[in-house]
Amino acid sequence: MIDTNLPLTDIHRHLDGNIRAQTILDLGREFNIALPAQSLETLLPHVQVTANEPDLVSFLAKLDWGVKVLASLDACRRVAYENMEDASRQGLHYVELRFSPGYMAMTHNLPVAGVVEAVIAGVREGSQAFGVEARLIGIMSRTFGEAACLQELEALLAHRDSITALDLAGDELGFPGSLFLPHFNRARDAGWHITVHAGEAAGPESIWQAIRELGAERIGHGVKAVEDPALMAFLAEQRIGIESCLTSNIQTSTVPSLARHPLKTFLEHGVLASINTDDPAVQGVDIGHEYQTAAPAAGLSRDQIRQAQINGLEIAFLSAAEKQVLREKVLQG
Ligand SMILES: O=c1[nH]cnc2c1ncn2[C@@H]1O[C@H](CO)[C@@H](O)[C@H]1O
Ligand SMILES: [Zn+2]
Repeated sequence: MIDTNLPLTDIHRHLDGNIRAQTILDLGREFNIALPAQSLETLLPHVQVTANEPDLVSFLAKLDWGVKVLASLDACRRVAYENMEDASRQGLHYVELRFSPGYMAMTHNLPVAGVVEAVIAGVREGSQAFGVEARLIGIMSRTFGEAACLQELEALLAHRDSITALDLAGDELGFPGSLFLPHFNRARDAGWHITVHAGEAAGPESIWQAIRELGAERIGHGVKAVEDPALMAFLAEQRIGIESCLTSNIQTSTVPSLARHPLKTFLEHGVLASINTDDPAVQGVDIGHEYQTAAPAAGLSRDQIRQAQINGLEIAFLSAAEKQVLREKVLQG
């Protein structure tokens, strides 16, 4: 179902939601951190979703062990590098990796700007080593409030030229986008692109808010847009991209089953929706699974899956010339 003549992209992929279980074990041993289990097999249920979680916040707790073992900046560099190796192994040509430097820094009080620098270095090295193109999206973790998000923003701004966009993730219901207007004003002043997790736990009004007040050009998940016909039309007309993450939406109980996922409806309405993973290691999926298993189960036809693949590059935070280089590179094998 993947068209091998087209670039394969993943533009919604949390670097800190994709820390290998083996690396959690390694780093736990290196830094003498007490883990809930000592073998890969027994650790997996603590760091991977085994059954669907009742809601988004319960799902997000599964990411915590991954960042609890980040006891040094070199550990952050390592997981960033391994993310690029994983992307290459999964056949991706282009990734936009997003990360929350404050969340990564939190457990061991690492310097937040130091985390940003370490992630940039790891992704750059990995991109060169594995030949996968990458851009970085800075996340503010809304779950920790406005002040913590300001700290993340400043750390990201200290490396603004290596960051492509700003995002807001975490507890959407507890921390609405309206709390973060000043943050996004500064991000736009920095010339960054904007994408926002919206319409995942909250309703269509959260998507409207992200677009109108935060300046979102793309929306992470956006599943609740189907409840609002005017919003569906607006997304299509304004070419606001939707970053769909099929398996993630089932595991967070955002959508009851793949058969009822709105991605097919988005595509039928001409919305530029794409297929992405979200937190691959935590979910136990890769991009191939999303295209080959999840997308057909969500009722997408071959043509719709291909359209979603085209959309992924179309809405990527790249210039037209950069997109063309990627297309040609893939065609030339
Ligand atoms: O599916 C998701 N929805 C909302 N927030 C998420 C999701 N996956 C991860 N994070 C959040 O992103 C940051 C780490 O990159 C953390 O704040 C984590 O909770
Ligand atoms: Zn996400």
